[in-house]
Amino acid sequence: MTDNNFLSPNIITASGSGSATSLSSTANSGDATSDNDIKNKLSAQEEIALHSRGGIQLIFRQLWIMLKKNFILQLRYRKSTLAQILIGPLIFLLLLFILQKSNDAQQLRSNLHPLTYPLIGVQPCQGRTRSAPCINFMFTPNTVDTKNIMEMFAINNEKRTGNPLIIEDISITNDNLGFLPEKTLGIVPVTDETVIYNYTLMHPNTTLFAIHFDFITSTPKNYRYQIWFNGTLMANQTDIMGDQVLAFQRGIDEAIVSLNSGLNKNSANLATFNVQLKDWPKVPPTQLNDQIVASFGALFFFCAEMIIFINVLNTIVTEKEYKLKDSLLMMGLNREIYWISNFLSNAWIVTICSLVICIFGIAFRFFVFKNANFGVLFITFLLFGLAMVSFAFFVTTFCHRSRVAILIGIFIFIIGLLFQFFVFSDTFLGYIWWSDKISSAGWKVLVFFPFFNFGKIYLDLTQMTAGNLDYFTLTVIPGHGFSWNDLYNKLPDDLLPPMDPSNTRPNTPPPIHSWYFLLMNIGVYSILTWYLDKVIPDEFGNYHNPLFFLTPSYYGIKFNRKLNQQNWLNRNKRFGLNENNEGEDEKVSKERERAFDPNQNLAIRICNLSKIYQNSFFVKSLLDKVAVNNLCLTVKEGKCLALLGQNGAGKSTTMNILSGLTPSSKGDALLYGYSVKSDMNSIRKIMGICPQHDILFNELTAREHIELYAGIKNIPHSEIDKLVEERLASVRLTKVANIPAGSYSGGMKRRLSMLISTIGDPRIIFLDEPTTGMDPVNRRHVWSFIEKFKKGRVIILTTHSMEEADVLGDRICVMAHGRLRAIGNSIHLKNKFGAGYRISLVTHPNDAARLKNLIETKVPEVLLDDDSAGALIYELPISGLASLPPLIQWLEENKEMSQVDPEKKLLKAWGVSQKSLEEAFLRLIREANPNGYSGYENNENNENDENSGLRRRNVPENLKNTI
Ligand SMILES: Nc1ncnc2c1ncn2[C@@H]1O[C@H](COP(=O)(O)OP(=O)(O)OP(=O)(O)O)[C@@H](O)[C@H]1O
Repeated sequence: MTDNNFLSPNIITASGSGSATSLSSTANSGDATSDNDIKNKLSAQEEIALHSRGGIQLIFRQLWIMLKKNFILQLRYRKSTLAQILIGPLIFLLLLFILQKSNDAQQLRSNLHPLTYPLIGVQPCQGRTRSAPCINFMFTPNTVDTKNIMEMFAINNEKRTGNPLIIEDISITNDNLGFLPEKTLGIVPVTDETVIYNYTLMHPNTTLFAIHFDFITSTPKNYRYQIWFNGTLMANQTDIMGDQVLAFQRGIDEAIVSLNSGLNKNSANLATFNVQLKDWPKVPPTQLNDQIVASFGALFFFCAEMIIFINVLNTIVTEKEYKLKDSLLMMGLNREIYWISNFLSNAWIVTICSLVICIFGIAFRFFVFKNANFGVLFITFLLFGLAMVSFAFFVTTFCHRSRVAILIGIFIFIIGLLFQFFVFSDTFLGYIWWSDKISSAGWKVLVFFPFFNFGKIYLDLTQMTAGNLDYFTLTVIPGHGFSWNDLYNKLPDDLLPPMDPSNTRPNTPPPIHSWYFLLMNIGVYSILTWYLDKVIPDEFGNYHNPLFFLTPSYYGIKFNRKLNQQNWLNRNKRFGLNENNEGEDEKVSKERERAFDPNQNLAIRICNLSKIYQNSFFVKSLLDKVAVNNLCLTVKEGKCLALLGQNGAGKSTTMNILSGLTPSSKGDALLYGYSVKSDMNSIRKIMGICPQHDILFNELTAREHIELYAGIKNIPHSEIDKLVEERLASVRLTKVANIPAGSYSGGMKRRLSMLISTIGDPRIIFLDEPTTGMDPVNRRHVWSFIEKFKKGRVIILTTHSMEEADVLGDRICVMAHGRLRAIGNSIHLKNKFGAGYRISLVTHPNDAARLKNLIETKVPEVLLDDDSAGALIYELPISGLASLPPLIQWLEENKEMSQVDPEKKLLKAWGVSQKSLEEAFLRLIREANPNGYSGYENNENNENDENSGLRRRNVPENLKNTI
């Protein structure tokens, strides 16, 4: 088809090269649409076909195509996908590995057999916890001399501090190393130095000081003793660093001096002291459990899963923000399929991430990975990951902007970090799971957080898999390990950390409960997502009734499927009863009548449709915006209705209501017998939409877009290839079919959006400014496509291009301030609201004055608009219409001869055209805005200015061709 085929049939032209169009018939033709046998509902077969498009086959088709789309996007965003499945978990595992190794190295460097060093440090009497009982001092050997010294020490110490200390009756030997004090003990004799070593190794942080006298001679009195103290606790008590050791040593010396106070200072019996200090043995620990991996593993693995969590938040909310989700839903995607496909697409990421963690955990030889059953570990990470994905879905229902979603994600990340850090790290608050630190109500709340449940089972795993050390032989005894059966058993007491004997150990659930809770998290957050996604109003104000699931219609059960048209009409008529329609254009009134006439066969019937954007959700206010006001419109099948109007006139809002994007405030519309208020699901199956702003997946190609939407519309596989080729060729996108849409120019994106709206052979197509940003050649191709495509369908088009409305619109309606101002075909509008006709004449420049004289004498009503180089342009107002036929006859006959060249006729060329639709439009807008603002003159962004006719053209297009 050549570009000439795009010329509008409605533009009345007559030229010297052809015969003049009969003006009387065309000028009065008005709205040319006729009532033929158009149905206002789908036929019975179409109804059956429409509803059989649903069902299980469609569900699987949509699920498959959505999974394919998500997978392609994951492949295209390879960096982010790699970060989620490999780099993230690996980095955190590596970090753990490095930290663990440095911790091991540090432990190895510690004092297996502490060296002696000069006097420093202090340590108060304190057990493992502040309330746990401890032993103040141990001493050895248990002889009369040493007992005397300790007694004297106790007497002096009581005088100084008021704290009584007694020498206990019990004695600790290598045979009763398991002894643990039930109350704080004073001074305990032990058999020898190895008891001090072994006992303190077995029961760290239980004994404050120990003293070993290894050399007491009576003549001369020589005392050599060694003080053992707890360096770790001392280091935690910074302000008293060293004080108590010093005090202890002084107390011992004092006691010795007191006992020897009768001796002559100068005698050879003078006592001498040889004091040495020694730290408690600190390493190796009683349990070999990769301390760092055990304490901080939950935190690090939480971080790895958070990469997926934040990515899910970002992806879903970005799709929402850029209306991609709305676009998919409007094209008929089942909302549940949207969520299921996203869940499954993330499930494989979580699966691989969990496998990577488990495999590399084993490779790094972490105890918890080596000693636990692989399946248990894998399922734990998998369930945690899936629970976090569901949790992310839940969070997305509250966010409309991806920036907000990421901020919320970071906030949850920090909360989760603190949680893992403080709640599950024994370094800080200790093992709350095995203590009474959380009330049962607290537990019930905490189990709703996936990271809490994960932290609990991870701690179980680390406790069970920790290896033990035989500290006499320094060999590792493998831990208990973690098998499937261990999931069901509570942790044995000997694996639990010690606790205050005065408290009873709470009834901690077995590890399997964490799985149950994680499964519960997946279920609860998935259901909440499904529910909230429906009941929380979207950006356009759409939401379901909170009790939607109780209505039979939600389950597709309709007791009275057939809408009673008369009732429906009566109901909607009421909305317009109080309207003042004075001064309304007669055609607009007729249109209203037609909308309410039950005998009219109409494909689209819009009755008193109104939209008010409320400033406040609860109260009416002056700031409420009436975007569409009691609009009544009708469209017949096979016709294209063009909506014109200044910016903000309400065109897009009308489109949005009809396409189900936004709910109407009042009134309703029937599209092929389906109400936009109650049957949007059916409408979506027969509808296509090209929204005002391109809604495209930047990473998908044009071909993939068509395949995606064809899948959603359930077009048979066998037809897809043909459809893709045909449609791409029709909008001239074949060459870029395999290039991602993100790299397209504005016009190319527009063409693709337009094309998408036609997929699935919809009966109704909404085109919101479909050719914005297109070059003239492509625009004409698109027009040609629309023109051909509209057969047997209805097209509603909004545009700012008068030319486009003129070419495509079978009927054109002009809106202002949400109301219909004028309606009819282009000729009717031009006749009624336009400023008349334009007459263009071309002669030799020297004949111009004569021609001017002749014309102005023949038709005195004409007004000269332009006179340059022999080209005369006149305007003929409507009042002079009667003079037009004789004038055209004269022009046709063209008998006058040129004075410059008597061989040739006076007129070289001529043309008569109706003044443009633009002028009619401007007049209507001016009338609608008595204050002077048309909204059009000030429209700096009007991309269609070049076509709008605002610029005065010296010679009309049709005339140019003839010159
Ligand atoms: N979500 C909204 N909240 C509040 N007001 C809105 C909203 N959407 C649109 N409006 C207002 O409703 C009026 C009609 O807007 P609409 O987008 O329908 O105009 P339009 O005719 O399509 O304009 P344009 O030609 O610029 O696309 C405008 O005044 C607009 O500001």
